[in-house]
Amino acid sequence: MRLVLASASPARLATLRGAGVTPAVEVSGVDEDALHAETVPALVSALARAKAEAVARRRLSADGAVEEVVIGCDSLLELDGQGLGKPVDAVEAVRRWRAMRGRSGVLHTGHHVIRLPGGATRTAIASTTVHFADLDDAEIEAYVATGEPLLVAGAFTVDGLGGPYVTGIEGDHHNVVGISLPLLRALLADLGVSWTTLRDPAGSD
Ligand SMILES: Nc1nc2c(ncn2[C@H]2C[C@H](O)[C@@H](COP(=O)(O)OP(=O)(O)OP(=O)(O)O)O2)c(=O)[nH]1
Repeated sequence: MRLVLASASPARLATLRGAGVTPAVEVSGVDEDALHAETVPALVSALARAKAEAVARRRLSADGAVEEVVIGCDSLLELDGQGLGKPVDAVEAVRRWRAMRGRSGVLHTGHHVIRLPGGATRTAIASTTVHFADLDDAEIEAYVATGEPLLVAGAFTVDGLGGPYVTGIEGDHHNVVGISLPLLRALLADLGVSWTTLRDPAGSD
């Protein structure tokens, strides 16, 4: 059984490969600004579904007979009731860090899985509380100047240059990076797909 990652995220791909699964990658092309929802969890769920469905539709029309599972994800940091994706520019990244330093937010990642060719789906959200260090203005400016905060939801990474600025988390680490492996395993099992059948053959690079 093949896994198809409906995402351009290098972090999601690296997380899956680190767990021994090399998915096919097909970027959804979904316009994330086109979707709205009442709550942050509802929004990440809707966006994950839109990404997975866009790719599943293309895969079915290209070769409807292939047995594969499509996974779409979307991550947002919830802070003060707002869903924060990637900052639009350095000014916004600095403003965000000045608001979140010394505080906590919740990183929600929506997961939507579609089993082809039948189209059976499962969807779920994983949420991880993230505690941020109390950076001073100079540290914020220096971190934003690396450019990393502009590339990631919430303007921080837990596993990259932002590592020193995350003092702790409650919940799944990989969920913060962009895809929850235990949740994905459970969703796949619910669709009758065993995680071990997705793993790369022993000895593959
Ligand atoms: N390495 C790393 N990446 C993170 C972290 N937090 C968020 N990200 C990345 C993962 C995703 O690439 C991105 C979240 O944005 P999206 O969910 O919209 O995904 P993205 O636009 O990257 O790709 P996609 O829309 O799925 O094609 O931020 C982190 O702690 N570490």
